[in-house]
Amino acid sequence: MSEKSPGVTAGQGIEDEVPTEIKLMTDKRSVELYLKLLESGSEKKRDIRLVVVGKKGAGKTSLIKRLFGEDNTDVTSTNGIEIHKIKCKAMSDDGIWNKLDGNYEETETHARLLKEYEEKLQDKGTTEEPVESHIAIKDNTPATSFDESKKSGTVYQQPKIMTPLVTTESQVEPPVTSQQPNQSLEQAKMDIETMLKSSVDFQDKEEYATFLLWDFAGDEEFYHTHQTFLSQDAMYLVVTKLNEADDPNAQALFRLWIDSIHCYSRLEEQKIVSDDKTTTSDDLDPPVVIVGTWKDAVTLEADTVFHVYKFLKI
Ligand SMILES: Nc1nc2c(ncn2[C@@H]2O[C@H](COP(=O)(O)OP(=O)(O)OP(=O)(O)O)[C@@H](O)[C@H]2O)c(=O)[nH]1
Ligand SMILES: [Mg+2]
Repeated sequence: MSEKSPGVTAGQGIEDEVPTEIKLMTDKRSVELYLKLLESGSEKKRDIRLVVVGKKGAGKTSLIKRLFGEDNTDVTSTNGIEIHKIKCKAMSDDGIWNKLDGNYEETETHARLLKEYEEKLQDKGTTEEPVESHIAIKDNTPATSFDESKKSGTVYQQPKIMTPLVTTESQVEPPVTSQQPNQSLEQAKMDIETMLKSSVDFQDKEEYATFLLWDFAGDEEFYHTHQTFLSQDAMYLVVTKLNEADDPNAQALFRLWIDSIHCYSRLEEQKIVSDDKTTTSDDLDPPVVIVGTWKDAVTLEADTVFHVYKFLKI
């Protein structure tokens, strides 16, 4: 994006730190707010997202279950998007990401909340004065919009399609009013004490990462909303039924997904980079892996199937 967003007074260097998603927001204050928030600190997030798309019944959920080593004999059609979140240890010698067991969520949340007081805590081993403005305790919003106590969850479902995606604890908890300052302070103290008793690890562990797998519903009525969730910061599996390789409707849907991924998720800046010959138009950005399912039901010659997809992909 070459145009400078209105309302930004910071120099070019600072503006470079603003993600394109924020720059593209139409309201005038987003960039300004983002830069202000940056001043209050930042944290590294290591997420990798794999998005699985394809027509209804293509076998997306069955494939995911198979990849997870789960039983896939009784799979029901997906409603909305189902997200699986898996904490991994990514930096092993063999390059394999290993799933972490145990309750890492709580200690991770505590570390994030107490990060601001890290120096004090390390100097004194304890905090002397709980900070009154510890409202952040109320806002331990999970990175994703489902209940993180579960390993996976449905983000949005058909009947709730207009429901805001992100729910925060502050939305479900009764608001803290000015009539109860002592109560909220007491609660904050208790929360901090609980956190301090737990083992808080401030080390920024490069080797840990979160693997997010998004299982999209194949129902065509979801397609217009699915587009909203496509981003260039993901990898994609496009699942397609090999036994329908010669079906024009299946071909159209397959092509729609390939086009959507590259059209909606490619942001302005990437296009400029492409024009600059830094990348070529042949680069797959974001990366897409095509997975053929229903091989057991294929009646066409293998060569024919191969040529159909080779043609469709281009
Ligand atoms: N014969 C055969 N059946 C399959 C294969 N893959 C999936 N199925 C079956 O196809 C049906 C649909 O599979 P799902 O995994 O639910 O498909 P999906 O793409 O997730 O479907 P939606 O969530 O509705 O978009 C299930 O009954 C699966 O058992 C395959 O490779 N061969
Ligand atoms: Mg499914």
